Amino acid sequence: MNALKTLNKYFLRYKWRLIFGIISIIAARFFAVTVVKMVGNSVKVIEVYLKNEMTPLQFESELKQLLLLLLGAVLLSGFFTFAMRQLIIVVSRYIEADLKDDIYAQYQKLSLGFYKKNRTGDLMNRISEDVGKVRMYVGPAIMYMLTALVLFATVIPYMYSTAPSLTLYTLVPLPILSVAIYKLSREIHKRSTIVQEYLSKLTTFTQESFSGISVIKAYTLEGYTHEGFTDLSDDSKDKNLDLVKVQAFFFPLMIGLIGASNLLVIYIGGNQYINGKIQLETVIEFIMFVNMLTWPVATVGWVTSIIKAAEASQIRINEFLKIEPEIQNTVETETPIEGKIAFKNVSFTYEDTNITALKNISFSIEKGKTLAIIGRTGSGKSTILELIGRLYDVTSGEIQIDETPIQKLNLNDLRAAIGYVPQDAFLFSDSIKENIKFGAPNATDEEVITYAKAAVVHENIIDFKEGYNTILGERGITLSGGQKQRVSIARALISKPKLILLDDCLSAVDTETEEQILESLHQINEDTTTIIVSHRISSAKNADQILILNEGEITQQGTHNQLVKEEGYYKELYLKQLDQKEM
Ligand SMILES: Nc1ncnc2c1ncn2[C@@H]1O[C@H](COP(=O)(O)OP(=O)(O)OP(=O)(O)O)[C@@H](O)[C@H]1O
Repeated sequence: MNALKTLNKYFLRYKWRLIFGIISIIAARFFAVTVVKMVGNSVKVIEVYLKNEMTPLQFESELKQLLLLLLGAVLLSGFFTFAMRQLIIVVSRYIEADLKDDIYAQYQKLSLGFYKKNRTGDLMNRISEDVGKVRMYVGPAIMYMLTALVLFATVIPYMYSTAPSLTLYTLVPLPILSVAIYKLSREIHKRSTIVQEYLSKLTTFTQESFSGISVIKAYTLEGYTHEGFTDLSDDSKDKNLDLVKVQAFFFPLMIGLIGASNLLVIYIGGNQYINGKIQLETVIEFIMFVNMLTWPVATVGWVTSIIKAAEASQIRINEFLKIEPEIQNTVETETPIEGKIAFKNVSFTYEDTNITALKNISFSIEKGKTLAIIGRTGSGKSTILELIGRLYDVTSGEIQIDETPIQKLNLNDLRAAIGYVPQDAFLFSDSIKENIKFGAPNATDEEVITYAKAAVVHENIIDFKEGYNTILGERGITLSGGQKQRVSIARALISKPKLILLDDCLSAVDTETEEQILESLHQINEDTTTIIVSHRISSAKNADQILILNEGEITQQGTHNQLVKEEGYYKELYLKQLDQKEM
């Protein structure tokens, strides 16, 4: 139960609704018990009348009065039951939304390393399934638990005071019901978790098939993937059948045990009535009470299993909320950024794979200058860019911007000063305009056009029927690879960054367009420091400085003119790409 204590702050937030909810529970049960008493009193009046101890007129007026009271009690019990659900279940929905909000905020704070270590499915579960289970505790479990408590506290003493021995006999099957329902609910919960797992496997499988449909078709893998789907779906069906088998016991068990209690009341209560120990109305009231108590008794078992499941989920949520982001902003004051970058003996090892991507790297680049980084795949080029934006922190050495270590810069200022275009351009399912404005939400339409022109994608955009309002599908599937890259560049430029980091993002555009983009980059802001990661000499040749990386180390550096004269990777690449151009 300890883990669930963290929910107290949410309960406090909605304390008034909860207090009125609890009052409604008490009132609803009070009137429900009154209904039973009114029925008992009516039976008593009929008995008296049948014994000729009352005139027909008296009988009629007494009965009318009782029926009116009965009707009033039924209506009030109904009203308060409605109010109880409206208050407590509604609060549980509010708390569910608050929890989701807090979890999402934590997701946003966590560093990239966290996302590499955890599977997306698990991350989604935190916010959907785990929160869902906690809500079951916050809403239904608490509501049913309180209902049961109020009923037990009012009904059982009353029953005991009217017929003690009959009370004991009739209540005997109820704890058995409670334990049986608890065991059954636990089994249902276990099996539904498995069903849920299969459901997510099926969803992931189908999602991947849809995303990779072009590969599936190109390799004629339709039959193969269909078989995979059928196997998964058969397993899922079997797990569902396992679940249905135990679920099917739920109601028969309840009806069986209610039946047993009723039989006991009728048999023992009947005998006691015949022997003159109790009144007829007591037997009638007991039958009604037993039926009234059955569901709350069953819920004790059900609620216990809900609380256990909620606790397990809340433990996971608490552990997650406690995680401190690896990358922290330690500077609250503003730290404007000019754009000089220096790496001093920087080494970096990825924690999850233990791959040392950078080994003792040192270089520096003045404000407004362009640095190109060239190297074989996996040589650590993208890692350099990620370290500048503090997506990761260096393992050893130091990165300085304007002569200040980047850890001593305000993280938000640092990231706001960077226009980062990743290798794999990600576009949201929104219009092209909104995707560009993502870099500067307050930008005007004119600015959007200006930067789209700078990224040499304007002409393509206006060719679409809806122009800038064209909606992009999931991952921007309506755009070609090169168009996506250029929209992504426009998005980086519109934020007017001090540092532009281009991670091999011109690979899908032809060399002529590439040249235009590089030219406009230069024109747009002469003060902007630019780092271009590329596999192409054409992207690098005009840079003020070029680094050649190999297995995390700088093997050569200089300008294009210097490097083409030196034996090494750059010259090889240059000659190869020159040959290709001439062919
Ligand atoms: N998030 C990560 N977690 C673990 N290892 C990683 C991660 N990203 C990159 N690596 C590893 O670090 C090394 C350098 O990767 P990096 O992406 O910096 O190379 P790159 O030069 O940009 O390659 P490419 O030209 O193919 O993009 C590679 O061996 C890669 O497998």
